[in-house]
Amino acid sequence: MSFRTQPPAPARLNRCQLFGPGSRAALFEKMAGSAADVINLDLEDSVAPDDKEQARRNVIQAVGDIDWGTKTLSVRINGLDTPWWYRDVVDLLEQAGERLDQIMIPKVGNAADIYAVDALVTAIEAAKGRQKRIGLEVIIESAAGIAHVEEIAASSPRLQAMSLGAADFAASMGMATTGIGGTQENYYMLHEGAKYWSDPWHWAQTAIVAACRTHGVLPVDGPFGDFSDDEGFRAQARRSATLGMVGKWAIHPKQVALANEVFSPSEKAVTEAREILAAMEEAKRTGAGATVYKGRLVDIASIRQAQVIVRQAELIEA
Ligand SMILES: CC(=O)SCCNC(=O)CCNC(=O)[C@H](O)C(C)(C)COP(=O)(O)OP(=O)(O)OC[C@H]1O[C@@H](n2cnc3c(N)ncnc32)[C@H](O)[C@@H]1OP(=O)(O)O
Ligand SMILES: O=CC(=O)O
Ligand SMILES: [Mg+2]
Repeated sequence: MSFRTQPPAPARLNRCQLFGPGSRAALFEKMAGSAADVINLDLEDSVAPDDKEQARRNVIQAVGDIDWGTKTLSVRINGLDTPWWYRDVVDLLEQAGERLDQIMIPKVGNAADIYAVDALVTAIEAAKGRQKRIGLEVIIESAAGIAHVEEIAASSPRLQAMSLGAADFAASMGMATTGIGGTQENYYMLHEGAKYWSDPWHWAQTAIVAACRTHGVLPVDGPFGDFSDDEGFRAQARRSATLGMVGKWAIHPKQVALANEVFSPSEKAVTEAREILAAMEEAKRTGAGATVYKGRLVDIASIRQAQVIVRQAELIEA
């Protein structure tokens, strides 16, 4: 490890973030009753311009009126290039109850975007005497966002989570697709006449994971648009989990169970991780730094790998 040690990310579950348009208040109770760890009430792209003000009022009322249980409650505000975002922040912070946990900022392009929202949030919290410090989460979904991903991850102590937004990201990058996440038909290698599909989201995901892990932020995979394709969702989510992401968005309630399934370590994985920790304890007693577990090398790095899985299992058990 470098002299500068890696800060831990927030110790809370973030396996699934369920989204719903702020203009569809009838969905809020259903969202609260879901098994998602995080709820994102949306004021941005799922809300038509004419509905923005009513959606904001709906969301402010719902923060206080609905029993959100132990979920992390987040509201996605409008982008900083719109006329709506400042009023979203002001009205939310002045009028919504203390139950609100986070504000999600879409389409961030650099650290100054977070600075602007942070400054506004900080002033309103002080003016209104709000007791709970609001967290921030961001979406990386533009060329500028991915180009400045590290400064964004480092931008504010309020920052809790960072998601990849595949839809806007594809648009901003000029990618030739209208699909939201998942396999892209034309992104393949050809070998001896056979096609091998590759993953166009991989490089952006790894950039996000590295920036997040450097600065103690939760890396999250964003939406998978085809909610009739469960196996496609699972495949995308499994790749994200393998790369170090902690969860994925659900844009339909049927995706919640899929995300929870993929981002909860299996019983087998937890048992193995605990056995590796036990094997390394035994090795330590005999003065060894490395030993053999099920025919393969485990050493002190394996302790850190196993702890990732055990810590996640403990969060779920708590
Ligand atoms: C690219 C991005 O920015 S993604 C993030 C922003 N997008 C969003 O927030 C979109 C969120 N999702 C939705 O708005 C909706 O799920 C849609 C439009 C995709 C589909 O809506 P519907 O046509 O109503 O879905 P469907 O008929 O399959 O719904 C089945 C049930 O789930 C409910 N439901 C639908 N969406 C949600 C939701 N997001 N949360 C909770 N419940 C929901 C419906 O009310 C319905 O309930 P019922 O069985 O009691 O009648
Ligand atoms: O906001 C999400 C996206 O994919 O765009
Ligand atoms: Mg978007």
